[in-house]
Parts: sequence; C-alpha cells; structure tokens
Amino acid sequence: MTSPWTIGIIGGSGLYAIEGLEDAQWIAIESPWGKPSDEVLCGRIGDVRVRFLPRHGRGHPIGPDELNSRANIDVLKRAGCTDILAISAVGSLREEIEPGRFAIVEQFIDRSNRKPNSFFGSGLVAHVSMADPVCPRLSEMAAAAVKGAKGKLATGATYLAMEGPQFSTRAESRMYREWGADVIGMTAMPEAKLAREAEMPYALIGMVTDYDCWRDGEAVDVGQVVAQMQINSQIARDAVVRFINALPEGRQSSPIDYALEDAVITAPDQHDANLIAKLDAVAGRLLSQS
Ligand SMILES: CSC[C@H]1O[C@H](OP(=O)(O)O)[C@H](O)[C@@H]1O
Ligand SMILES: Nc1ncnc2[nH]cnc12
Repeated sequence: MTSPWTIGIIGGSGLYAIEGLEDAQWIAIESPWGKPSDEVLCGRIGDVRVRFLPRHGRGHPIGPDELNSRANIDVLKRAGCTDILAISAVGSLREEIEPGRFAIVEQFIDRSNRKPNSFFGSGLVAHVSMADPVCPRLSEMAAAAVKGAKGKLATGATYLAMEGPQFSTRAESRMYREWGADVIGMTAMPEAKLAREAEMPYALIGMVTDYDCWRDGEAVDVGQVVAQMQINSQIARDAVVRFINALPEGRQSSPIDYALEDAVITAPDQHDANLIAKLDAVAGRLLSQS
C-alpha cells in the first residue's frame, strides 16, 4: 500500500544528502519562481515517498542571503510533498542549549529583510496566519525521532532569523536574547512562511553548533560550526530516517493543509492572470475550485 505521506526534507549546512533512500534519483524540477537550490533527490523509505533538497545546494555554493526560498518550496510542492521537515545549523542564545543539542523550533522572530517572503502580491493578495508557524504534529514526531537517535533535545525553541551572511554583532546577539529568542540562524525565514502559503505543514530541527557571540570573549566562526556539524550530522541523519519510519499509516488532514482557505482578499475581477499561472502548484488546490 502506498503511504499518504510525501515528506520533503530540507537539509541545511552539513546535510547535503540522506541515507537509506530506495530508488533514489536526483531530478531537476523547474519552477516559475526561478532556480531552486539544486535538483531534488526523490526516493522512498519503506512506502513513504521522500523528496530531499539541500538548501544550499550540493557542495554549499549558495549563501543564506542568496537562497531562492520561493523556488525551493515551489519545487517541493510540485514534487508532491504533503509535509516538510527542515534541518538547520543554529547558534545558541541560551547557556542551557549547548552545542550538540537539537532544538525543536516552535516560534520565530523574523529579521530577514532582503528575500521575497511571499508567493502572493499585486493581482492576488493573500494573508495567511503565522501565529503558530510550525506544525505541532510534525514537531512532536521530530522530537521523538531525535530522542530515538540519542540526540539531546531542547523543545519549544524560538528561532531568530537574521539575514546574514555575516554573523551577528555582540550587541545584536545580546538584544536577541532579551527579545526571548533561543537559537539563531539565517535560513528558516522566509522558508517557513512560504511553506505555510503553500499549505505544507513544516517543522524545524535546529542542530546547535555554537554559542553565537553573546558570551564574554567568545565569537562564532565557520570552523567551529563545521566541526560541531560533523558531530551532529550523524544523529540528524538517523533522526530523519526514524522520523519517516515512525509516520502513522494514515494522515489525518491538518488545518495547515487549508491555510489559504480564507486568506485571499483580492476581488476576482482584479486577479492577475500571470500571477495565477505561477501559483499553479502552490495554490493549485484553491485555484482549481474557482
Ligand atoms: C555555516 S554557518 C552559517 C549557515 O548555517 C546555517 O544554514 P542552514 O540553516 O541552512 O543550516 C545558517 O543559517 C547559515 O546559513
Ligand atoms: N551563530 C549563528 N548565527 C547565525 N547562523 C548560524 N548558523 C549556525 N550558527 C549560527
């Protein structure tokens, strides 16, 4: 029997492929939103279809400030994904969330500001809710998978999304702590917003690699991140496989599957046909009804 789940995995820094995929094939998927980060590795684990996209491309040629998150989310939707599990390297803003721990993200503070953050706009304006930005069902399963892989967990984390590619100043890092952020990264926004617009439940596992620069005299550098990532990534790979193997046979529908339901505000006679054509995958469910 085929599973109702098609899981999109977005691999962050240090995670450029996944293990254990059967019938695996890298497939180029075109998007009207431009070039995605890479081809999509399509395969299955058991009877679950898996679609893996390395966020920065294989070999990490694409920086966080250059990501085309619209194309990345669009191709995962085109590849049939029902749900997305994203993995990111993150800095810690809390003493107790030490490098090596895995943070299950529950909230975001979005300070990204240079990347397009919506599929919608002039000719089809839509406002989806981001009050609860991640899918609780996926996050719970992600936490169980990390635990099963013997990873140390921090649940309920707030992720500060900065633009990058430079790391933060000490003043920024201290300010983000005061704002209540727990971990920091450069990529999960606008990715999570776009996944919501595309009606795909999204969860994020942050692999903690460093303490950023808020602690006296310390400052993060790439060497530190890469060294810690090498230690973390085997647990992350194991957790991904466990997550997929533990999916229930059935998939109850989620409210996120219908996020666009009451989100569009533009009157039908003002709709832009070009934009609507580009939204064939992202909003296909809604547009096919109208
Ligand atoms: C190599 S450290 C900075 C880099 O790592 C994170 O990327 P990702 O979320 O894709 O794992 C961070 O956001 C930066 O892009
Ligand atoms: N300290 C940090 N700041 C931003 N992104 C990161 N990714 C990993 N560590 C980070």
